[in-house]
Amino acid sequence: MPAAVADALAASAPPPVTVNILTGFLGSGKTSLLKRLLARPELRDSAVLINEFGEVGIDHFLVEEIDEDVVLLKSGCICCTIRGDLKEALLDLDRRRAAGRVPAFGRLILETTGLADPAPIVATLVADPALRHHFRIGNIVTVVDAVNGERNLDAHPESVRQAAAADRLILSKIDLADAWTVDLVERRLAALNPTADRVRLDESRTPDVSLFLDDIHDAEARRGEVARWLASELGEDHHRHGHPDVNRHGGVRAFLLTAEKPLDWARFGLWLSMLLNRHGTEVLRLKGLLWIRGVDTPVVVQGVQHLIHKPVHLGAWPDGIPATRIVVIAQGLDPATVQRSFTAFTDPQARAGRPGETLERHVGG
Ligand SMILES: Nc1nc2c(ncn2[C@@H]2O[C@H](COP(=O)(O)OP(=O)(O)OP(=O)(O)O)[C@@H](O)[C@H]2O)c(=O)[nH]1
Repeated sequence: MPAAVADALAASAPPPVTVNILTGFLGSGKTSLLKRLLARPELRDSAVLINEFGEVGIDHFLVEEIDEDVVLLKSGCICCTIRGDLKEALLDLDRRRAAGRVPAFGRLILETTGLADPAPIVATLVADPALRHHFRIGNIVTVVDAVNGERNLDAHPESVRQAAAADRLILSKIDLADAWTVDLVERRLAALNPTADRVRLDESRTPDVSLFLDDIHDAEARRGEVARWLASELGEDHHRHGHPDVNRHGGVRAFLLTAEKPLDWARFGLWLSMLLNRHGTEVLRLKGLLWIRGVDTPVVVQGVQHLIHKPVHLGAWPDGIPATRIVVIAQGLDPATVQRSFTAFTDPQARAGRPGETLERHVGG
């Protein structure tokens, strides 16, 4: 196809639909939140895809307002057993939209089962060429129940993965828990995912639609978001309250990697691919700003487990100071070892040696 024709087709193609993943452990309050949010005019152009675990789904009856746009994926969990079905359901919905058989929608809210790990869902959406053409990932919103949250985080690794992957953490049922319990769960969440926005909700509060709309992938919103990550809650706030190690949750830790000199893009890419190759399952979340040699403005890098999103450029340094700062949430990785390997790789003067050897020595095989 001639380039001019391809360009014209691309220009006339509808913009990709933003997909928000709404996740959270069983019974945490996902459907209740969704139902209230969908009543808001700002989310009127949203379609909903609900994945329920088990043969008989009922959640779609609970969000009856948006009837024909609700698609139910049942009998399995999209993160493990029915990822192919997810792709088909999304493409089918998109075909129906293009044919005018469902009202036009610009956003799709995907409610997972309570046992889902969001990372493979994100990976499917980003890695599949057909899906990538029609859809883009928006905020991942995770609901954590204030009453059972602590217990779920302790007992269910899915719950930890859901919280770690979140851009927004919603603490639900605060009307049912005492203040001490709510504080405790919130501190655990802050330790687990210090950069996610946290919001407290009960049944009487109207949720803020910006949970979905202020999308960290949108250029204007991104700068503020990154500034927030860097106003790092990695420690200070909570140390003042005397909590022993706020960035630790069992084997899960949040830590900051830093570099004060510009990085070589290729070396950084190599380091990151090797880290994820070896430890992709342990790295639950990664996000940060990179100072790349030859580039004046910051590059934002974001990842969920094995998956790294396409890097994006910011117009300016949020605090005016060029430096690389990456927040990592990882399970079973020693922060000091990861920082050493990062420095050895990204600062060639810091250490000589073959990259493979260096990573193996520092990050562990
Ligand atoms: N009191 C109170 N109850 C809530 C709140 N949020 C949810 N609930 C109740 O908790 C129960 C479970 O809520 P759902 O919204 O169905 O939870 P879910 O996460 O969609 O559940 P699954 O799809 O089974 O994983 C329902 O009875 C809700 O009414 C809240 O903030 N306060």
